[in-house]
Amino acid sequence: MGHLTIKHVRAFVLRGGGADYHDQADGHWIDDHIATPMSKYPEYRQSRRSFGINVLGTLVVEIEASDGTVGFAVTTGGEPAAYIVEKHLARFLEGARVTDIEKIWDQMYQSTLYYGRKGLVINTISGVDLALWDLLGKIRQEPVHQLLGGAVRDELQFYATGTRPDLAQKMGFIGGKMPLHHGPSEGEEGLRKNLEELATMRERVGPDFWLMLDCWMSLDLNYATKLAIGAHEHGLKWIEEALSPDDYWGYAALRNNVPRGMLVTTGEHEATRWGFRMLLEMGCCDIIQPDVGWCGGLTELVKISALADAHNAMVIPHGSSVYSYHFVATRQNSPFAEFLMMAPKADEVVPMFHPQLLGEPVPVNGRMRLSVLDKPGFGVDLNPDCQLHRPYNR
Ligand SMILES: C[C@H](O)[C@H](O)CC(=O)C(=O)O
Ligand SMILES: [Mg+2]
Repeated sequence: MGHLTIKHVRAFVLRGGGADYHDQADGHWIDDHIATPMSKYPEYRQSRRSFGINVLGTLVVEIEASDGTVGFAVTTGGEPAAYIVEKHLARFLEGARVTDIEKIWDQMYQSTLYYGRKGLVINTISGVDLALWDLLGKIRQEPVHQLLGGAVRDELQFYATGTRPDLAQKMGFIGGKMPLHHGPSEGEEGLRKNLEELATMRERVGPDFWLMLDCWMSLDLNYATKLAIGAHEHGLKWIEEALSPDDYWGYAALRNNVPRGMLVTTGEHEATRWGFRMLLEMGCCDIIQPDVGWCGGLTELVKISALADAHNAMVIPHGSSVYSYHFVATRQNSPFAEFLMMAPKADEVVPMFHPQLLGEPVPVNGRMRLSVLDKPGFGVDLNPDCQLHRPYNR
């Protein structure tokens, strides 16, 4: 196996949900007046698609080994990411050994430093890295969680993200995270509506069910502090991504300001061990939420997680379906996972990356047995019904 090399790397683009989960049709809860950094512009307040949240689409990376085995992964990044894979990164893979994951990561990261470091380029590197892990698992006929050192639990537990924590509770999830609907530009009235929504949900779910608010980078420190203080009486467990991901100082201040017992979480738009080092060393949050498809891939997430462990911080990855399930199963400091409710009304469980993957497992009663992950690689296939487009066929 050590002699197997990488023969071909191919990058495709896909539209319509899946890894680019904001790319949904009209009427979906995920695009219904959610507070964002763009909410200060009234014309971009109602819909995130109006300001282009879904312009990129999904990137599919396929890596073929010299024995014909194919590993693949999906993430966001679409056509510009496909360009980076085909025109820049492929050179570090083709001809390399399939086991050269660490070296390939370093070459991808160092060679793109002058235009990369975060965002799209790291999404792209993450997609390639995940495809490499999938390939290795398929060649060795082992699930990725075993390649990572083995699972530390037999079952994963999930909280659900969506507008209906009350339904998520009935479906067996351990908590519900709601999107914040009104940002600072909607003033005191918006703040009151945010708190009323939380209060209504608290009444529906009773005192013990976890409720969280996802603020998607939309607030300033003062508003976030007022929201946290007002939400405390409704038992808010955590306030998520309240500020810009660049505002490490603001997060450190917010963590001081929130009522005792309330957690501050962030990190889904942070990348690499260096970005997370800032969050951890500056005391920005209690839980970090890297997205394995965006933070640098699995190779990087392992490092980020070790760093978090040494800072007594939990790692609860953002979304990312099977790519995070295999990881969460292997870490003591990842005691539960997120499940994004992708049904338009958040009223039923559908696979997070639907319709792009075949065999994508979902939680049942808010839980997932490890045995459903016991398939080679990440255990999923590309859905042949999805129309792949290869814009930069070399
Ligand atoms: C609901 C949030 O606005 C976003 O779409 C997803 C997210 O940030 C999360 O799952 O966390
Ligand atoms: Mg979030």
